[in-house]
Amino acid sequence: MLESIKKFASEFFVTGDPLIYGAMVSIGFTMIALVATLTYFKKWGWLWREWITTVDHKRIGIMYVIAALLMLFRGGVDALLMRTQLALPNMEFLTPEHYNQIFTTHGVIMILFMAMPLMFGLFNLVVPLQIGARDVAFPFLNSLSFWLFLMGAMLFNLSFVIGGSPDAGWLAYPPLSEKVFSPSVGQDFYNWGIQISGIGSLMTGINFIVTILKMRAPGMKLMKMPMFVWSVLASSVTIIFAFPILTVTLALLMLDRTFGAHFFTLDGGGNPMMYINLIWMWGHPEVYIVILPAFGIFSEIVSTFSKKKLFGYKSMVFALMTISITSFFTWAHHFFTMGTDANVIAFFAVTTMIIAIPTGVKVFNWLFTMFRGRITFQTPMLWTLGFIPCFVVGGLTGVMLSVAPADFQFHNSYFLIAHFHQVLIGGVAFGFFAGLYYWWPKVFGFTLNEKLGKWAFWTWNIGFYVCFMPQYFLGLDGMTRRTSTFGWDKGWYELNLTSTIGGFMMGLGFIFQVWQIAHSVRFMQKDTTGDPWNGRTLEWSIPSPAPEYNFAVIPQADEQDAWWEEKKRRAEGIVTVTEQPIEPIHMPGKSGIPFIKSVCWFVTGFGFIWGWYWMAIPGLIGIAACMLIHSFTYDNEYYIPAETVKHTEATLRGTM
Ligand code: HEA
Ligand code: HEM
Ligand SMILES: [Cu+2]
Repeated sequence: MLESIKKFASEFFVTGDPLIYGAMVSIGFTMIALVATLTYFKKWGWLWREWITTVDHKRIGIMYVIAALLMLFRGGVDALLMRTQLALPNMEFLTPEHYNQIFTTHGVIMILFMAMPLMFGLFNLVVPLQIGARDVAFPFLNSLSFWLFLMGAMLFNLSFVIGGSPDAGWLAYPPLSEKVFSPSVGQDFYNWGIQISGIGSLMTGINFIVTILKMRAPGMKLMKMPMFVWSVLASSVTIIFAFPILTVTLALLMLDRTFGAHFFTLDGGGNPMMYINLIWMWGHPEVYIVILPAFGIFSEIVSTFSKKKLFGYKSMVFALMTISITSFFTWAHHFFTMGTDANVIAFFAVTTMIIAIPTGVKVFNWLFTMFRGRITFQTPMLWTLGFIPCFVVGGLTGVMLSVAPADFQFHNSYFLIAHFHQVLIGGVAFGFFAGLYYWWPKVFGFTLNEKLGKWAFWTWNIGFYVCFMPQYFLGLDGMTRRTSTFGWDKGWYELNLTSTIGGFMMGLGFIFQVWQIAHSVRFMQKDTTGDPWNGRTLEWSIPSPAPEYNFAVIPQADEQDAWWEEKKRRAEGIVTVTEQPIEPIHMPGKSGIPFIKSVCWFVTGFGFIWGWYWMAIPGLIGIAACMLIHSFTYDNEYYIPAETVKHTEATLRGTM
């Protein structure tokens, strides 16, 4: 124990890196400022009651979005540090060791702690409202998922200030990630941070599958669901099959590192290729997990802003589900070059190419939806229009990568880097931004400034092409990924400098977005209609922001685009819905257990990372105690009286 405390002290206090000292000091000051503000304004009770113990899907959604945007900032700073290092040949801005840490944390943070929570935030904010439900199927579990995600993300980020960041790449291939080659605790922070948040993700997948299958408003058959709900279902199904693989893989790596097992070492009967297969059996579906909901968002937006029904509804559903299933049969395209049998390579090349077909179907459906539509170009639609060409090029270069013989040239080059940023930024990031812009008024009750939004869109969009298009040519010219610097003799300097300029333009785009939010909060334009975009689905039928109970009376949803059809009928003076009496509403109660249990997981993880069993074991006991206490909690629920509901409705609808 003394040894591990000495190790801790030496790694904590003697890092020698001014950047890390700087970060420590600024984190310290931020924490002090936060505690002081909460104490001064007497907000601790409010924080606990309204946010930490909440099980309301809307609040959980907001917390996910805030966490994701903070992580986007950190991942973005990482990206710009790397691009600065690569701006000119022979730069000494970052050491090679530091560069390794940064691409590792950037990759992990962007995919697992930015894209995933932004996606879960949108699931939470939108799905119950779109299907006419009052919450998700398991609100307690939902809160637990969020806190596990947050504690996992905090644990991962903590490595930056204590013990050093992981540096074995975002997927931590052994043998590099084994104890012998990565002796520092950074890799253990990686294992535990991702493990804890991954369990949260799995539970979110389960929660949304049950919510969608069981909690839809009467009349809403599966084939009448909004397309975003279908995409959430497709993504959640992918999650429940993919995430257990991640859990097992990381657990095995943890056993290797912590207890000297030999699952992935060549000595002692293990095999690193086993890890490569397992991690991609999760890793490949993972990229589709994050893109599928983006497809759903684009479908909603295209149809709303073209004022037309979505073209090819059935083929869209079919395409989403096909992609979800097929994504489990393509994983080996990530290691065509690692000595796989020719027949295996041929199989995986073909399965990969097949995915282009359902994806193409979707692209054409969006185009046909816009065809002859009365399109308006507000910000959500702009991001959607920016996405289409970007994603098509990124997808097509993916098909080039799937041509196995050619991949021997492209693999691990900047061509690959350009491919995946094009689909991840042009597809996932643009998609979630579009969703955030689209549903913002519903969530917060005010609209975002359009002008600043347009500035943000154009700087991001142009910045994207300036940053990533040159990388295809750098890749073809032999520049490999994970290179921390290069010489003048290579002739890569113009393209790299251009790319760095583009990276900073995207940074500017992010600043515009923050400015846009700040500006819109200051000069608040309240959304009094509840339906600012002339929407088509049920979430637009209720006031903005949605009341605690969502729907005073559960709606009837017999058609696709139920709210649109209802508006049409109302305009024609047809009354089909008989006024239902308002009844007391049954709601799930708050609980502090998800938070406390997640803190126990954090403590357990931290204990294992440093080999402190005196800390890990009480953590585990805490987790068990939380489970026990919760299983004896029988009546954590309450009713909102009908009078209160009537009063809230009247206030929100401005009839009082
Ligand atoms: C959201 C994320 C996302 C998405 C959607 C995709 C989509 C695709 N990806 Fe990509 N990919 C990544 C994220 C993503 N990828 C990441 C992160 C890596 C690298 C990880 C790492 O190594 O660190 C990677 C790596 C990667 C490789 C490994 C290369 C290597 O390591 O050497 C391959 C190889 O086949 C590949 C292929 C594809 C294909 C075929 C698609 C297809 O789904 C694309 C389908 C879309 C289209 C084709 C466009 C629209 C279609 C039409 C307009 C119809 C007409 C077209 C045809 C019929 C061809 N990807
Ligand atoms: C803001 C714009 C961004 C810029 C400028 C940027 C830049 C970079 C750079 C320079 C690298 C390292 C390349 C290398 O040396 O191999 C990298 C890697 C990576 N990026 Fe980004 N990035 C951006 C956004 C994103 C986003 C939004 C995501 C995901 C949603 C993402 C996911 C990744 C991944 C997975 C890696 C690979 C990490 C690894 O090799 O282990 N990036 N990025
Ligand atoms: Cu893949």
